Amino acid sequence: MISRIIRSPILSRSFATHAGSNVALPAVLHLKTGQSFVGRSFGAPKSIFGETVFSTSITSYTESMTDPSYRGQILVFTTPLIGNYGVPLNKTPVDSKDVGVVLESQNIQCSAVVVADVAEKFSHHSAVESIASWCHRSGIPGITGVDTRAITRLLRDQGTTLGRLAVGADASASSPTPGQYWDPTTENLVDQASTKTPYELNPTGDVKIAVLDFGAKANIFRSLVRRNAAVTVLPWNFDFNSVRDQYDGLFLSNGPGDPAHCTDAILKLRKTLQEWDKPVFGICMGHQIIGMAAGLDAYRMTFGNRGHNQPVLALASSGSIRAGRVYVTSQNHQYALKLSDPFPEGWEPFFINCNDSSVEGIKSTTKSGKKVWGVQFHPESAGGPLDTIEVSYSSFVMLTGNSW
Ligand SMILES: NC(=O)CC[C@H](N)C(=O)O
Repeated sequence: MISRIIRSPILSRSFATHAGSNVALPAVLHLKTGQSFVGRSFGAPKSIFGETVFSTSITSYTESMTDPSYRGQILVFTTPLIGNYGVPLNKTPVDSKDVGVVLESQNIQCSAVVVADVAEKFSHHSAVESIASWCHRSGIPGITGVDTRAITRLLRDQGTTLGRLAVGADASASSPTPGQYWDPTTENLVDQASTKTPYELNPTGDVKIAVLDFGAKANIFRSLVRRNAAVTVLPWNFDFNSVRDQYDGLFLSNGPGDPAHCTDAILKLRKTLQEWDKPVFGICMGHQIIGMAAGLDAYRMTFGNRGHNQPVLALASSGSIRAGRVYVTSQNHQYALKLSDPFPEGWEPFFINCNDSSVEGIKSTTKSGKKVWGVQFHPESAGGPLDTIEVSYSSFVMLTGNSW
């Protein structure tokens, strides 16, 4: 395959991007479709394969990078300047009411980051280190000095594309052959991201919620604990039906990769939905699992929706959510539920994306007497706008029965 080498004018600037080093190593981002972008390395001096995706978020690089749904992905930020507010200490003091981290999980979850201009200096009252030093000690490579607009236009036109970030000596080697690219979606990434053993948060809370952990973001736990839920976190394929009598509600979390790997959870949830009448709520992967258990199919979108400015239209009113209102939402997904006509009996579409008409939410119809909701977006944000606070409020109140 003939590869196109693309150089950015930003490359002419030179500064130290490796912790403890004054020399920025060369780096090249190769796409399986044949294009190569030449830049400089920061973070860990190592080469990796992954699925190249872009996010349009302007802030919250720390939250995005620790979101387990980015596992296996090379994350391209469309915002040019990344790193200017540094990275906070990612620990909260341990007591039963906190979830242990300030960010969305303990470690960086994406495989690599791609930025136009990584910030050499950072400034924020809670920052303890630079993005370059964080990536370096976390073993995550980054590339800077590349034209992220050009990369994003390619990803938008040709769709999410497999990639390789080649660093140091690897940067001068020729681009990989198509067969050499690793496709993370062939693996069950949920099984890698999920907890292996059950654990509890806020055990003295007044409403008992079980969480099936597909790779949950910490802000979901915070949202539940803040409403004084006693949260039991279970592995993604845990047999919830054997313990369901102990709980007041079930939550299904976000998670990485293709929902088709989660058939085990889908079949178990189908039984739960048939036999149990307590509230069930799911976000992102959790929403896809609920939809598939209800009989909908999921498909792979061309380039997915990642960013904090995705407009969704409410099609039904429920709680404080009003049909006809548009909410600006935080999103990170590649798959979506197919809009079928008719919708499976007992279900209705809840939200729809204003840009691409993809299904953004489903709910059980009140006729069935059950309260089951799934939303494709992240109402709990982190990162993202608080515009969805109303949706977040109604969704978590639906599940827990508790307000703030
Ligand atoms: N954030 C998520 O839960 C994403 C769900 C799924 N991995 C997708 O890409 O569509």
